[in-house]
Amino acid sequence: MSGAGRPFAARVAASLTGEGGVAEGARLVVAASGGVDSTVLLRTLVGAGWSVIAIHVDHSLRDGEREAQFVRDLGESLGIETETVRVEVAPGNVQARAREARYAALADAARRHGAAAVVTGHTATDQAETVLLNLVRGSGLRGLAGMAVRRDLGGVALVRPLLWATRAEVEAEAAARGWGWIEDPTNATGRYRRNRLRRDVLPLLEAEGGSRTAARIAAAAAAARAALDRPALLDLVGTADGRGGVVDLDRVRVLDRPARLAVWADALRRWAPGAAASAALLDRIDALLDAPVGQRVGAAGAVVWRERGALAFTTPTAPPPPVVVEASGRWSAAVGAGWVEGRPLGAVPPSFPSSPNAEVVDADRVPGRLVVRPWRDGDRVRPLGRGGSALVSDLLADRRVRPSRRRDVLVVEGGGEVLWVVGHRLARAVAVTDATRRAARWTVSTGF
Ligand SMILES: Nc1ncnc2c1ncn2[C@@H]1O[C@H](COP(=O)(O)OP(=O)(O)OP(=O)(O)O)[C@@H](O)[C@H]1O
Repeated sequence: MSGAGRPFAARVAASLTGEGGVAEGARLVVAASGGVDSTVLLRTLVGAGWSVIAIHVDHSLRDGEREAQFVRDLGESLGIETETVRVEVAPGNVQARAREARYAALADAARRHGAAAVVTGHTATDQAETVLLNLVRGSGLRGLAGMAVRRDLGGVALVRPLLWATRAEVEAEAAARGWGWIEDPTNATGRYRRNRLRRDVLPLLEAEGGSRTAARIAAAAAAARAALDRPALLDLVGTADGRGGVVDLDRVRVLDRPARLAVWADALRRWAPGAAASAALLDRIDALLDAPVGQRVGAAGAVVWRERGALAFTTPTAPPPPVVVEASGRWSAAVGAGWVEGRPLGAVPPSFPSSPNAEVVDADRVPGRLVVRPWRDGDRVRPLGRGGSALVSDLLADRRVRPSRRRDVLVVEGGGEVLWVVGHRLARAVAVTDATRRAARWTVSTGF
């Protein structure tokens, strides 16, 4: 790690003014818990001549007076200003709520005191703990990236100038200088998952040199994430097709959730530009990853289908209206992008040309009025070649019609039943049999 061997204080300063982006000598709010990390940080900064104010946040959760008093005494002995800010922690996930309240109070203190940044005592050991916690939670690249040296805290910079040091190194610095601190009693309890990892797993990791490795992995993951954040990401995982575009699930699955949401937002922008990429819609699209094939998410301006190995993005178009035709003799119907035609053939032809888009039917069994319309949920057909009836939706799934194409499929209905799933299956009711005297030929020509 760069800078190894340099004095502790010099490395803190290098982190602050380097990655931390803080101007030398700037005024800083030091988040002082009373624990070893922030105590060593505070003392180091004061020793190096930085202008600091120590803020202790009292969460009113347990008896925090000992820590608050420790920080006050420390500030007094160092001749710096200190402040204890009491915050109320909203009910719910206590640790998360306490963290939110703490950071809000620290940002507020930085604004009030005109400080350039809030600095905390997070160490490489905390980083390992965070990465480990995220690993256990199952997060993606963002989670593996852990904590950054600098991040925004509601318009104020949060800088962590001790991320390069393990807790053991911080304790060694404290011991070398004879500095005391207060142990956080909750750290030793197994009450929270974070504390359990801290107590039971981290010492082993530390002993194996794993904290540093975790910190390196975090840095690599952060760099990978920054690279992946480019808008070109969609080009790596998706392809346009005639009616929109498809995103390859194998490729998109290696991304973490925030990167995937960015892909969905880009896909909507590109392939369903009428849709508003709300957080709720992006969430629903993301949930399609684990949904069965055929599931779809619809919103104003967009339809997203779960296909085999892909998500298809299209723009919904109003379904074409049904067209009623008189079936006697020759008939034709234009429906949406499709064109369906019936033509009398007279005698039954000795052989039928084999084409998925053409059927020969018994003209005498065709009802007088036919309706041509897109198929609907619940439509059933009594198909030629097998008994009983089948749901049109099942038939299309069996025939591996892509979900995004399914809504284009038309049916010819007559006499109260589906006579032809156009392009796919004819019903027994109109099929040619040995008794057929006159035949008609039905054909369809559509864009699909
Ligand atoms: N009560 C507090 N008052 C002021 N600063 C605090 C307080 N608690 C923690 N901090 C700051 O946050 C740093 C990290 O503390 P700690 O690791 O205990 O918090 P955490 O909750 O585990 O971390 P995170 O902020 O990542 O959730 C400390 O070094 C200190 O700078």
